[in-house]
Amino acid sequence: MTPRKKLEGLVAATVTPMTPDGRINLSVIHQYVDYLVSEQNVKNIFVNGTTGEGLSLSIQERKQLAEEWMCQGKDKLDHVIIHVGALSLLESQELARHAAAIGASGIAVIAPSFFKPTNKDELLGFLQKVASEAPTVPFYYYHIPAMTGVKIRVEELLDGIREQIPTFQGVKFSDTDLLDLAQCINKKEREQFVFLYGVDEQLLSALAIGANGAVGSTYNYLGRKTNLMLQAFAKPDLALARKYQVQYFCYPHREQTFFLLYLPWGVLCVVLSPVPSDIPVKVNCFQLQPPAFYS
Ligand SMILES: CC(=O)N[C@H](C=O)[C@@H](O)[C@H](O)[C@H](O)CO
Ligand SMILES: CC(=O)C(=O)O
Repeated sequence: MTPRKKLEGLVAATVTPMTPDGRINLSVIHQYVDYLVSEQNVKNIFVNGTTGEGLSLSIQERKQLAEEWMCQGKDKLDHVIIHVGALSLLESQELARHAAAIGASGIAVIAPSFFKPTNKDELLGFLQKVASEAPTVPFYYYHIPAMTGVKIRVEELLDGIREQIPTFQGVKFSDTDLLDLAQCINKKEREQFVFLYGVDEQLLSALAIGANGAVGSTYNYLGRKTNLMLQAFAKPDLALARKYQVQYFCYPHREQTFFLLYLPWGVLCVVLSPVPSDIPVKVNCFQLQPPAFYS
């Protein structure tokens, strides 16, 4: 792994492979890594986040998964970002220390979502207490207000953030408020920070205002095609880039996400197969085949 390479481009938010009896299935992670690298041309991953259902896993499970992804990603992946957010500050800190100990290339934290921070300073206080437990690991704030209910604008949060969190590296921005994102990117510190967009269906719009890349569930199976969109955008061939973005309008991602979140034993397959009756078998076999729709 080459952790100091700047994080940009696509990051796959990995699903958590499970066995049919509801245990984490570490044994298939090596296949999963190889699949991402060779089939999707994606060399960065975001582990234990929304797609990976990190908040529904135990601390022990999250640590085991982080270790396995790190181990299998060694020499194959560029960046392994571990999401360490939790409702309990102590648990989040423990996960941050663990991620540092296993050599993660970054950690990310969502806002606590039951007893919510009500203003910027409360949120920053929580993030700072987690980040300081991993003082050499790049830190990302994971903004996903639709899930957390914490709507504090990121632009406001960024003011003076480096003073409080010296490891602050950037934001995983999973919201449709592109004005907030644009204002973040236009801050004077923008060169130092990385903005990774997290609403896959409108990544092209985020690229247009300066996002550095993207973290998302769909890059597990649309990585290769979305890389073509990034290339078309860079050229620039906007007509072609739009063609690639449109593929995202043709499939009910939001329904998929619903399944992803609420069927803990079927996560992987719901992403990869639109046929719910196939779920248990496919999870078992860990068939990383995109649905025909995308091929
Ligand atoms: C709520 C959710 O899971 N958001 C993901 C990232 O944050 C996205 O990658 C979506 O899964 C994707 O945009 C499909 O709707
Ligand atoms: C999409 C993303 O980053 C997540 O699943 O956490």
